[in-house]
Amino acid sequence: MAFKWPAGRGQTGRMAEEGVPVIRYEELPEGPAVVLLDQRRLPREETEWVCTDVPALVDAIQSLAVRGAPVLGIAGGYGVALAAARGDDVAGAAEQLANARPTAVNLAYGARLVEAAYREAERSGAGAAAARALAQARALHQEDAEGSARLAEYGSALLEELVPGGGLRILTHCNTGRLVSGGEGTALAVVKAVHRAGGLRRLWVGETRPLLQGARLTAYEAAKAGMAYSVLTDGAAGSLFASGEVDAVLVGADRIAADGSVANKVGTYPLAVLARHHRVPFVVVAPVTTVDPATAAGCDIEVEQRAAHEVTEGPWGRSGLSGAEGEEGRALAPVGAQAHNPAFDVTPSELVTAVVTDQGVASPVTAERLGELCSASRRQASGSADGMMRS
Ligand SMILES: CSC[C@H](O)[C@@H](O)C(=O)COP(=O)(O)O
Repeated sequence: MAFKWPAGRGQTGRMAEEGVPVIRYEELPEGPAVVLLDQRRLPREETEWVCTDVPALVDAIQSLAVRGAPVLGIAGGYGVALAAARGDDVAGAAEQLANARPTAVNLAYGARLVEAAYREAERSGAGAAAARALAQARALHQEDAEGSARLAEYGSALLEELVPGGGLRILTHCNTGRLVSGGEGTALAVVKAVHRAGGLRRLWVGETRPLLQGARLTAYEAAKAGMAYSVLTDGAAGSLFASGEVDAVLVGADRIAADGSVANKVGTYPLAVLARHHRVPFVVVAPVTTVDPATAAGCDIEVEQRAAHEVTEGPWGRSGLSGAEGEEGRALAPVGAQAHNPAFDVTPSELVTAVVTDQGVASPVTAERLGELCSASRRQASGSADGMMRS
């Protein structure tokens, strides 16, 4: 079951100061729940969507109430913890969550990580296993926040090297800020760090057709952060590069294959081609958990195909991104028009200047360097798992 309530209900004082949390796990009087800041309604309305079981959370993931690779991992983890707390079939829940959307590797990563924690503790009883699952999900949430801070640090230092002198005009695509993260985000966390240091002249925000994650969500975050920003139609990027008004492109990633190919929101690949043509750095910022050593090459990445009506009716159509109850879809194309609606595209590593991860930077982007960063992360994870076992 899922229901809507006003943002911030039941928040502690600390949470209230930091703004509405993007995702939280709550023990409500009615039982456990995963509570989401409903991204379908932003920026018109800040409300929360309360999911009290896994089918409701899967629906929230598929309809983009919660979206963006790192926070999908956190949602997958909390979803498994929710199933465990309810006494539901944990393996079935992990399977449903892991497969709710195919491209962002973090979703399956988070669900499987928490499922494994549950399994390890199962011999101590269902209650202890559920508690262990929740502790693992909370640890993943916290680690993502810490990783986000490192992304901001490494990314802003890299930009100083690539484009010295400040006064940057940065182009970004989709949304990669606090809405996708336990912390300040991925690429947008870097932009925020540059802005705080006084180095941002303008953030160019690609609107991101068809669901407008740029125009709705990145603009919402940029406005809250007090940045100078402009939203542009995706098709306007070419002339912006041609007039010399872009100093760097910063984007996130949904999955990075072992060969360094980057799957990200559809429209990213054309920006990489433009950046190469105009000799502008093209930088991908993502936690190392987005690098998937099990996916060898870009052609092996499954790209999610979404419903035609998102294109033919626009974001306020049947896709559910409605700011008002009962708002009808508005047809943009003739009734019956077919649509091609891949949610992501894949950029080959040779077009990527650098991949910034929370474990360090890959530049040039090679399979060897990405492998090193993944190993560093595995060493860190086994250290913190030992800590969790001891505590
Ligand atoms: C940092 S989240 C991953 C991406 O960078 C983001 O741009 C993206 O493609 C998200 O896609 P979405 O379909 O909104 O979940």
